[in-house]
Amino acid sequence: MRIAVSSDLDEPVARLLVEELRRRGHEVLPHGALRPGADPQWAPCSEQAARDVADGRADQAVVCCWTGTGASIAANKVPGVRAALCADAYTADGARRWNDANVLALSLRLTSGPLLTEILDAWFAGTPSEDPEDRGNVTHVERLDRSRAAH
Ligand SMILES: O=C(CO)[C@H](O)[C@H](O)COP(=O)(O)O
Repeated sequence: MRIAVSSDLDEPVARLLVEELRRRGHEVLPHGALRPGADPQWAPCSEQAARDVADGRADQAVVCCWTGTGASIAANKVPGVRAALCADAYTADGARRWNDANVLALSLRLTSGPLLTEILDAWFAGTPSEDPEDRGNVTHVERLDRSRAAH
């Protein structure tokens, strides 16, 4: 898959994330501190990674900042993006399964190397639920996107 990755900080775990995604065979589109010369602020670099997904340049994105909160907030402002801040594998699995999340947000502070591997394993193994209630919730979120765009 093509995965957009952003981080405002050049932290070891952000570099490990890029390495790990490439090791798994993904093409990485880097943003922020991961791309020399790019804007490293958390709001613009998270937006750029999210727009890669919304505009079809990437299949999914992983957005990172120290807490993960700013990155997830900025990414979720891009219509079509469902970003989920995940601190463990269970949450990552649920985000794919129940939320059909297409952007994974990570805290650079909380995510150790082993935890990163567990979260990525769960994220990439997870598939969106076909249960009508779950689909209904995702459809509702998509409607929220459209109503926001109309105002
Ligand atoms: O977590 C974050 C935003 O949600 C940022 O990574 C954090 O604000 C960066 O701070 P600084 O530039 O002072 O290191």
